[in-house]
Amino acid sequence: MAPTLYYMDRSPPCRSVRMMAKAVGLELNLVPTDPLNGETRTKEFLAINPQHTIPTLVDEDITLWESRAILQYLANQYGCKDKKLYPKDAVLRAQVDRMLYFDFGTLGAAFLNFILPVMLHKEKPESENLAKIHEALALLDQYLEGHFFAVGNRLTIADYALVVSASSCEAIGVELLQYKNVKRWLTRCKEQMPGYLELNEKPCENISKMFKTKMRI
Ligand SMILES: N[C@@H](CCC(=O)N[C@@H](CS)C(=O)NCC(=O)O)C(=O)O
Repeated sequence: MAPTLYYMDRSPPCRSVRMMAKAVGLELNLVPTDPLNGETRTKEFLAINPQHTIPTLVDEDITLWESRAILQYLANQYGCKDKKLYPKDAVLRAQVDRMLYFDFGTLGAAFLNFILPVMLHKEKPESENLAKIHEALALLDQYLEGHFFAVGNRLTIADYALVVSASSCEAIGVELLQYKNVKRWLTRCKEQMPGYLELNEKPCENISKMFKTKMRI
């Protein structure tokens, strides 16, 4: 039976999981779940995930949340055709893990800290939160120097995590031109990630519209 994914199109971590599922050829039973309508706080959803977050994946023996853990699981469980997505070699795997943690704690976190007050509480964005996004993008730009992808010259799950954060930053108007390596890497991800247009680019267009509406731009 296809695993169930509770998700929302616009959510960056949901987008990385859906693209990864596509990359490993995994069909998902998709259940749209909108946190803005309280759908992650219902009694039924809390029984599945007490942390009330999407993406949440329910597969045969496991209920899993935290998108990067889901990416690791999908690569380990279903990525048999492309073992390089999450390399088994200890050194390469450590580098992939480092980039996943960089996304979790730095780039992805900077994006969420910037956007959530605007989306949820209609607050004006804080300039120091924007500065954190730029700090993170400058680091990513440095890390990508001399590489095609986040780790070496092949797509890994680290790219799936990072790409939704970087493209979301761009969607809300963060200028990426100064980050030449990031720009080039985004183009490569777009070309090589199956379903990028439908699963990442279109939702980013919606984020962009929503952000402009909230900001009255
Ligand atoms: N670190 C988590 C973040 C998940 C997350 O915060 N998801 C948001 C949507 S983007 C959510 O579900 N918010 C609803 C809530 O916290 O109630 C991940 O990567 O999966």
